[in-house]
Amino acid sequence: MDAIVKNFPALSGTDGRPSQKEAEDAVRVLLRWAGDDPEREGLLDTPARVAKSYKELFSGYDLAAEDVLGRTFEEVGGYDDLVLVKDIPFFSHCEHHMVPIIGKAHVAYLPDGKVLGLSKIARVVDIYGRRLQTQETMTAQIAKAIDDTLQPRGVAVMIEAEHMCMAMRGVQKQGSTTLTTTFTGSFKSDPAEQVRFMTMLRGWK
Ligand SMILES: Nc1nc2c(ncn2[C@@H]2O[C@H](COP(=O)(O)OP(=O)(O)OP(=O)(O)O)[C@@H](O)[C@H]2O)c(=O)[nH]1
Ligand SMILES: [Zn+2]
Repeated sequence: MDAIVKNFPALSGTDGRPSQKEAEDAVRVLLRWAGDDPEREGLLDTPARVAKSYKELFSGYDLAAEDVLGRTFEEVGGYDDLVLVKDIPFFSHCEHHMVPIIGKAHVAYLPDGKVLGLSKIARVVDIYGRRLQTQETMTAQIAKAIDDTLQPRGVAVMIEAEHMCMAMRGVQKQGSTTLTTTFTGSFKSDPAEQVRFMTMLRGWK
């Protein structure tokens, strides 16, 4: 760590992050890069606000999915069939352009003696969403975290999202949706389980 701080003086925070002042200075540079004047009245507090909002938008870096998923329940009356939490809304930011990805995650698993608190699944989506992401990485990370900690018979994750980097800039295609899936265990090996996941997801609205 010391070596990193020495080689990269901007990384002067105790955990290797820049200080608040360095973050605010960086925002002032970007404001000038955008063509505005960081010293005009309306922008004076903006660097502090942006630094603060980054703490919230990227709070996933300070959280571990394993901590959230640690609490499981075994008394579920012998229930061992598919559990699906669908339409979990999330906001993320693409790692290429740092602009929003807006979407919904659908997460299912086949329990093997243990179930998760339902809110924990949504919390895991937020932990990975509140980082710089590609949609593929985020999909795989959610599936892996649940697979590793709960060790269920299988996990299925589908994410559908709109990428603002494709809508607001570049190719400028508003309204297109990207779908990604990750399947593990029985969902991966048994096409019938994938069909059941899709049917539960799309079958009843
Ligand atoms: N696979 C994948 N690509 C993404 C994701 N988010 C953004 N991208 C793409 O990342 C690519 C970056 O392409 P580059 O050619 O390096 O960058 P660029 O010149 O800004 O590309 P354009 O967006 O086409 O203007 C673009 O095609 C984006 O659409 C994602 O979650 N997954
Ligand atoms: Zn992008």
